[in-house]
Amino acid sequence: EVSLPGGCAIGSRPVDQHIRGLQALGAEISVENGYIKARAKRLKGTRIVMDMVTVTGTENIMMAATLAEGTTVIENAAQEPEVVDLAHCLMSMGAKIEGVGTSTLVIHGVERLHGTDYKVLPDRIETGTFLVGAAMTGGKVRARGARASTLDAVLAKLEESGAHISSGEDWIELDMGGRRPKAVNITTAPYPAFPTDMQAQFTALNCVAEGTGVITETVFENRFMHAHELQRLGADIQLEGNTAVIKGVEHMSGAPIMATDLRASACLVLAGLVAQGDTTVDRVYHIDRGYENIEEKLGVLGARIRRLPN
Ligand SMILES: CC(=O)N[C@H]1[C@@H](OP(=O)(O)OP(=O)(O)OC[C@H]2O[C@@H](n3ccc(=O)[nH]c3=O)[C@H](O)[C@@H]2O)O[C@H](CO)[C@@H](O)[C@@H]1O
Ligand SMILES: C=C(OP(=O)(O)O)C(=O)O
Repeated sequence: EVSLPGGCAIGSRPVDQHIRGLQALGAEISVENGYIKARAKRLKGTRIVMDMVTVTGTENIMMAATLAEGTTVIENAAQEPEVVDLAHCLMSMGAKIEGVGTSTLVIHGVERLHGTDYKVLPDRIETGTFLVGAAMTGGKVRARGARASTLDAVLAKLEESGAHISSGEDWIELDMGGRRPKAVNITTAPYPAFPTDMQAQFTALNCVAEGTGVITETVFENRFMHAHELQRLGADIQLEGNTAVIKGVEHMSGAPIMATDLRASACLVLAGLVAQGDTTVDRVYHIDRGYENIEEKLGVLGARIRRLPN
């Protein structure tokens, strides 16, 4: 029995695909009083075609299938680096998975898994957030413990905005050379396309960029709450449904603003770095779900930032 999920308020967060997949594997599932109740003997492998690309949906079904009897095929599986990493972790525990990193996963069930020692992949969204911060402030930053191959779409957009990017096996460096970024157009979509979790940060970048940038969010239906707060700082943003048209302004000016979710918080903090005067971001606790000591890390880079006690 687990509760229905929470997560960031960025649109509805349905789990129908998770439930449908587990049912196809033979689980009995009901939803009662906000809880999902599941009951099963040993699950049985089957072929599951996902209606849409879902990250944790793919992860849940893949995990369940590792111990099912027989073979499970997941079609239209998510290809996000986190799904790949989880597959590698499960394989190091004895799971048999083929097609890792493609849209068709084939999982041959095993009797049991064993313990493992596994290092999880670097957080590509945290890395990307710091790189955008450097791009917005005309700076230079080297992210260590980063994996460039998971950030192709993001790095391409940073280069388009005028940044010079170099990378090695476990680091990425962005050098903006003191230039103002150029506006970029972005459409979010499942991996390897541009990640929705970087959309808010690039919205902030476009606010102070040269030119006009159009950002279209296709993954979550209500993920532009940061736009209204950026407007308080003087940003020129027109919202039309799931599209934001952002005309870069030379300067934004500090104001009290409110964070509504995790990436919105990050984008408002980045905007605060370039806004003239003081910016106070309220409800910034959202940020701690995705960043460890962000104020310290930005402080080390020269930002004047501090966390006020509640
Ligand atoms: C903890 C975690 O890893 N969170 C990430 C994960 O969220 P999460 O796994 O919740 O996101 P999904 O990939 O499942 O959602 C993608 C889309 O599918 C829809 N959908 C999803 C499941 C389902 O059963 N039915 C359904 O309709 C969602 O409403 C959304 O429009 O992937 C998102 C998309 O890359 C990221 O923004 C989140 O940061
Ligand atoms: C939406 C996010 O996380 P969650 O799925 O945990 O809400 C996010 O990481 O931006």
